[in-house]
Amino acid sequence: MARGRKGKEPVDLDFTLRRVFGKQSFRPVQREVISATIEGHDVFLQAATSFGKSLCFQLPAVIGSGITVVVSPLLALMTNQIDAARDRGIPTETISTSTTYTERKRIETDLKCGHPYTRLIYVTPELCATQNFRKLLTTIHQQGQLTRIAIDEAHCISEWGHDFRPAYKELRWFKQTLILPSVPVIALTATATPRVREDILTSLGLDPRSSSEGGTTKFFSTTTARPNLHYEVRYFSESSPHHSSGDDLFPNLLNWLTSISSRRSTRLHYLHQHSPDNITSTDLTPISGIIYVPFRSTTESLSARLTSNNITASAYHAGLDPTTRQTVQEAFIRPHQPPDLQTAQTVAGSFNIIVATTAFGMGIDAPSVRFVVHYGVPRGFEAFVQESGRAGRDGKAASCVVFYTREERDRVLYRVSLDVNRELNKRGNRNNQGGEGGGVGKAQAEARMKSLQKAIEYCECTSRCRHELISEYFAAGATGTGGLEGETKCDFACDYCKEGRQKLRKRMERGLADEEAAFEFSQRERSNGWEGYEDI
Ligand SMILES: Nc1ncnc2c1ncn2[C@@H]1O[C@H](COP(=O)(O)OP(=O)(O)OP(=O)(O)O)[C@@H](O)[C@H]1O
Repeated sequence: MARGRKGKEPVDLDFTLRRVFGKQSFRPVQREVISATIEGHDVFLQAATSFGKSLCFQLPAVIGSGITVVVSPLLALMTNQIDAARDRGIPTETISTSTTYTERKRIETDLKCGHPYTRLIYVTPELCATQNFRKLLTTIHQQGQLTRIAIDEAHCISEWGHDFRPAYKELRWFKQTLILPSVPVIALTATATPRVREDILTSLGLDPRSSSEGGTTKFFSTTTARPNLHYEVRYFSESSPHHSSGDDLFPNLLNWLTSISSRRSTRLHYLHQHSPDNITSTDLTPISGIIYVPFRSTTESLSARLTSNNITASAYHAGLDPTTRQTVQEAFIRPHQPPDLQTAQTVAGSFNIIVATTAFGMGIDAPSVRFVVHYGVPRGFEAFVQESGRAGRDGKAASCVVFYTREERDRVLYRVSLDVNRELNKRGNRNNQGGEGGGVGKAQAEARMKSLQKAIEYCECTSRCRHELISEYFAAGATGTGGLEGETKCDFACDYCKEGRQKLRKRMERGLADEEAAFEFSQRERSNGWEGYEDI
């Protein structure tokens, strides 16, 4: 039993978990986080992708009265969570740019009526920075109905707040303005290095000291490890003389998918012949997978290439019109089941694949994604962990594979170093003009470079367990109750642990172009006018 905010009524968390959320038990640390939240503490939670962080603010929102404001970075992410919350019967609203005037009036009237029906309201940081919304929040606060603020995907404060979404930096307003009593804030993220954690706390105006150090914030962390994910890196060359076609990646991807599909067809065929009654819907549901690529144009070309090889795939990127994006996303989250076994036995019916830029996926709770492929170097280590974390959210085994070339590594490094230099030049110019200097932009650009270097190190590492590499990177940022860091159990769920150091090293050497060939290739490419990446 947890105590309510004013320390009065004990609250039966297990009952609410079962009745409203349909879950049998809490995952480790969830109960502690939820209790601290209900008791009115500021909370910082760092937990693995798919851990169940949303429950940590949704369950408290159902208990007691008042409104929980959820600040979320993307409309797609909000839509998912709102639909899920409404399905559970939780009164949930959102105000966004697509909310009509009448709808907005209806929501606002309820929010400031003194005894609102709404329990959860999802908004962007940009809305939180507007005078109108702040006025509304102040009114709700004065009426004693603003119960807490949840900052979902809090690492975005650090990732985006410094440059293209400055509204993230204004979230401190909550702690500065909504006082007497102060409104509790819960910040949640899967991926925060010590620098990002500090940045989040400063930006939100939260006490960086834990309660054991006399501070007011309660910190919780779990390991970022996902034991059900199998990590692997495949090595290729775009420039080596013995790789004549210049494209080993696609045949490898195609072979891999075809072999998955034919194993599945064989199994279905066998079941069909011998025990048709044992065929389950899981046997018939297409296998879901995400392939991340660096360019919008590659989403189109790769999905077309796969489809022409009987592997059904759709393209997704930020340049598509909103209706198409929505349709592709919905079809991916709720894949059709083939109408009959015959269809399921064909390769085309076997897959539900999305080929996407990094625009896809944040907060998408598609439980049964069986693989995430990075078709090229991930743009950073945090991004890699977030993106690969979209696999296996149902807890079952799933693969996370990087298709890696040194040539692509050099392209990305070049691009990011241009950004760092641009920031440095900005700073130089401002200093010359007696300005403040672009320290923040520079720090961001440098952090991006560091994260990219870590992703490269991960890909080129042949001497460590990949689960360990991931846990270690985030462990230093994870302090507080529930810390399970150091407990990474791989159990042969990565290529290093499965193949061993020597075999992996040989595979890498055989696959990659040597450094000189890769360097010359990049030079040639640049002299032919290659300039860099387009946006997501
Ligand atoms: N105690 C629980 N028992 C069973 N399932 C749970 C429990 N808590 C959460 N889940 C389920 O786990 C899945 C992931 O939850 P959620 O989307 O909140 O993850 P998350 O931690 O926000 O992940 P990410 O950082 O990747 O977005 C959801 O399907 C949710 O219903």
